[in-house]
Formats: sequence, structure tokens, C-alpha cells
Amino acid sequence: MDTQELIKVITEEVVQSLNTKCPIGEKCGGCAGEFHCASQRPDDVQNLINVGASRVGAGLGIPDVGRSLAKYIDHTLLKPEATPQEIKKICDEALQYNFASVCIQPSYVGLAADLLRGSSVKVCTVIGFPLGSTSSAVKAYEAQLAEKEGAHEIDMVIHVGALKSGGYDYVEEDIRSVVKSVSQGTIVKVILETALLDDNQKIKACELAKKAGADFVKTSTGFSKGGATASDIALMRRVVGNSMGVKASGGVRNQQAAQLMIRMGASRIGASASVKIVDDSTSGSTSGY
Ligand SMILES: O=C[C@H](O)COP(=O)(O)O
Repeated sequence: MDTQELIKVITEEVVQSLNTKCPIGEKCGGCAGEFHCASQRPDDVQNLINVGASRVGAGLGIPDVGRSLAKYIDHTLLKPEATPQEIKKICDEALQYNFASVCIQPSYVGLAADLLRGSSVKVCTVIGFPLGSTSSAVKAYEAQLAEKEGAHEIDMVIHVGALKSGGYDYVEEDIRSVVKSVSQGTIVKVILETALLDDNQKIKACELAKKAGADFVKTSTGFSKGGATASDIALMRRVVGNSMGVKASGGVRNQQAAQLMIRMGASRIGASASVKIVDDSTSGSTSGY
């Protein structure tokens, strides 16, 4: 199937999916019956567990959509002016809401690891962030150090310029250098910065991330203009299949948007508006972009 056909099929799938409700109903651990989600397909859940996203479906029987959504969410604070007090606050919130992880700058990994020790909330950090243009050796060292200080999950940014100029070997090796620098149990997510890519480049980046042995592909840093869109999530899920996770991040601001992303194939949501997403069931724009 060529790229244009693929995009057409995915667009049809997106439209169809928007009209489909989860057949499991209120016992669905992913959505409590409110929307179509990955939890309806046992193979998907097993595959996601295999890549470390064992929180998917872990909330079986929880009838509350907000609480169920929390298990998908990386509670994120990446702004440069974030203080230790704010890191402490998001760690407290992560424990209270049972978010999948806190996603924070590398310099705060040790602090978050101390605060979350003994809980199920993981420590996620970002590498080569937000530009992705640091050298592979620096990214690998940064990831290794973060793991040593307590990070369980590593979200690395690709070299966007290398991808756009056809430097596919470089991009693949850049990702692989990070994957190889951490232990097998540490999850590596690859941030594509989709807003800067065309569809062909998004497809290529997903293929390279998969070849390099990463666990997830992720849309955005939240620093470029543009973030997660439903069609990008559907495209990414389609390209990587069920053996990898897909993380929707950037501009996911409310429950409706988070549900839509999961419906399109996201197995994780990265958001700074996490508490609002879980608490607030009011509808609105499905994405800031
Ligand atoms: O990695 C995740 C993003 O930084 C979150 O972006 P956001 O602040 O738009 O939710």
C-alpha cells in the first residue's frame, strides 16, 4: 500500500472509529464503556503489557472514566521555570490520582524518584529535549544518567532536521544509541515532533523507531506550535502496529480530547493538564491544535 492509500484508509478508520462505542461496556478498564479503546482487543493489551505499558487495562471494574483515564497519563511538567516545589506538587498529585508517571526534566529525576519510591507511579524524563539536536553520544549519556538516578521511562526527541533531509541511518542510530544505553526494563519513547513533519516523514520516523528497538512513538514535545492530533495518532498506530505504544502529547487539555486520542490508538497521554482531564468531564475542543 502506498502512502496516499494508507492515509485514505486511516482517514476512513478514524471516521468509523468515531462512531463506534467500546463493546466491553462499563467493565472496560480503559474507558469504562464511554468510548472505543485499545482495551477491547485482548491482543493489544497483551502486547502493550509486553512493552511495559502494564497499566493499560489495570483498572478493570473501575466505573469512573476519569480514574480510568489517569492510568494512561504521564503527568507532565517540563517548563524551564519549574521549581522543586512544583515537582513535589505534581508527584503528590500523581500519587493521589494514580497517574502512570510524572514526566519531568532530567535534573529533577532524583527528587521525583525519592518522592515516588515504593509507589506504582513511574518517573519519566526527557532526553535531548526539546530540540532533539544534541549529539547521539550526549543523548545516550543523558539517558544512562537519568536511569541511574531513578528514571523508569525515557522520552527522547529525534533529530528532526536529519529526518527531514533523509538522514535515516543517522536517525535510526540516534534512537538506537539511547535504547542501548539503558536497561531492557526501561521504556524508551521516541518523540517525533509531528507538527514539523509531513505524513511521509511521520511514517518513516515510526518505522525507524520500531527498527531501533524503541517501545513507544510519541507525537510532541509541547514546545513546537502544534501537538497531538487524532489523525496523527491513527497514522502512528497503523504504522507501528500493536507491538509498540503510542503516546499522544501536546495540547491534550480535556477529557474529551484524551478519550479521542485513546480511541484513535494512543496507549499513553502526555499532558500538563492531567488533573483537569481526570477531574473535569466537561466537553470542549478535542485538541488545542
Ligand atoms: O511531553 C508532553 C508535553 O510537554 C505536554 O504538553 P502540554 O503542556 O501541551 O500538555
